[in-house]
Amino acid sequence: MAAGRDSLYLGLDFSTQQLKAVVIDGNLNVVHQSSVQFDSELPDFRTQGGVHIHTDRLTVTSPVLMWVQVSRRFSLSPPQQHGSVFWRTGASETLKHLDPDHNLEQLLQDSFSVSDSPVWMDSSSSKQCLDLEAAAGGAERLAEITGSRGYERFTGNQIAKLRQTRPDEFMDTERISLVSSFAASLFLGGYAAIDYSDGKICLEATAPHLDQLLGAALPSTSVLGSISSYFIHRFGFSESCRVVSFTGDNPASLAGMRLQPGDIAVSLGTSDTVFLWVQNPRPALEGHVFCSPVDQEAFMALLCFKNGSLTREHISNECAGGSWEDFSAMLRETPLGNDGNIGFYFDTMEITPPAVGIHRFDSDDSEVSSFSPQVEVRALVEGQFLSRRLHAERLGYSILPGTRVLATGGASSNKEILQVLSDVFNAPVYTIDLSDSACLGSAYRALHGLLAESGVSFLDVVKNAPEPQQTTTPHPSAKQVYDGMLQRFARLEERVLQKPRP
Ligand SMILES: Nc1ncnc2c1ncn2[C@@H]1O[C@H](COP(=O)(O)OP(=O)(O)O)[C@@H](O)[C@H]1O
Ligand SMILES: O=C(CO)[C@@H](O)[C@H](O)COP(=O)(O)O
Repeated sequence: MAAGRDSLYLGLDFSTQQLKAVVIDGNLNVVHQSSVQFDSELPDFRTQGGVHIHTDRLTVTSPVLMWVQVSRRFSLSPPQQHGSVFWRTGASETLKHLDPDHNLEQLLQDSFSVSDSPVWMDSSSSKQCLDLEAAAGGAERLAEITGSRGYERFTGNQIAKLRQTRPDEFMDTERISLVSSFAASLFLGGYAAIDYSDGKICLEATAPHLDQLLGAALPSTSVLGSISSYFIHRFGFSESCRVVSFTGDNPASLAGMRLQPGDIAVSLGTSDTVFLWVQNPRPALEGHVFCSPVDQEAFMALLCFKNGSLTREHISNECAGGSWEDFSAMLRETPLGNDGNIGFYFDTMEITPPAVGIHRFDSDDSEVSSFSPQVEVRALVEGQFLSRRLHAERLGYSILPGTRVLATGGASSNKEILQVLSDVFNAPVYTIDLSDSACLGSAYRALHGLLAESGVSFLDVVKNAPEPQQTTTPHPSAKQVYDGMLQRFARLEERVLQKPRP
């Protein structure tokens, strides 16, 4: 299928809690949007927030057949990064010969050697992270090679853990996909390559012959092939439909927001992430460097915070009866700087920084056991954004005149939350029409994929897309309040990190 004005481009987001879809036309207009919530719409899988948290509280998985079922419902994507899918020996033959008279979960129910796929929230592979760092010659060296030191949720460490703890299942595995290449495989009717932005892994230190289990990686703009005859006959896809390489949800968001050098993106989804477009990456012990999904010469730097929306939901439930309106009113009614009260809210072991628990400090830096509901709500949101800014600055980011903060994800629909973001960063916040920039970015990438071979750049393809709109302006006193508070926050974070972990 050549790219054209009459063609449609489908982007999917297999995120933690739901699958979302966006369709655009050749003029970049959004013509359709929908979503399926895993917990409420696929109740048989009994997930909470799209996942199963195991009894050790560290292992976090999602049922692979739930993703199969939801793909069928939508009949194409950026999935959450770092989830992995283990295909059982013989599965490629099954994939090639899917009978359109049956549904996908029936056809694929025996095709996975591991039914519970590890996802990005998992933090159970610390041992494997240390082993990989040792094999690479230290954490710094690993970051130089791959863009990141050992992080528990990364697929290489999850594969190593599975190989050590479940050797029979591992031996019965013929191919390992990321959630992204797994979803593309369904549509292709054959194993899809992992795109470069997702594919950096220290192969040898993780498992023997891992290169064969993963397959060769391809540039993110690659057209992987034609849609399988199963989707043509069962769901009416056109025979000319092509599948473009799938990527992670954050790289796809970078595409959807048309992030430019100098911008900083803050995604407020299940996880909170902060990411930047970088030309000359300097991998560090904190954060990650990935290949850019839209420009083979560029990179994206990313920080991931596990306690994002779910922690905001928890405090909203406790302090505002679960009402975002009341939560927002509390933010409106409390002063910038929260009269010096600062809080750290880590319901589960945080990724950035590695700390857990709730820690509250008054204006004298004395630890206190509670705040009033209003103070608690502001302490949570200010604390989250001070942390996003502190760690982004440590990654080398600096707020300059002209800086745009581009916000996306479910909580970016909340103006009061965005006002705090704008104040803490002392920069205007911009949003796009859709809070799901990952889906939109995938649809843009689908369009670009069909043109990339002729040398057209991504930014050229999307130049006529609607511009992000300014949503909030920082308060005139924001700089004075938050520059000082950021230094206190950094000192208090150090104190939290020194505490013994439960
Ligand atoms: N008005 C709101 N204010 C604050 N948070 C919100 C609001 N609406 C939705 N959210 C949050 O958005 C989150 C979902 O964001 P989303 O980007 O769709 O996540 P994901 O892509 O990871 O599934 C929910 O967990 C919810 O807490
Ligand atoms: O692990 C990361 C990024 O490295 C997470 O950002 C996941 O990619 C989950 O995405 P959401 O479901 O929160 O959008």
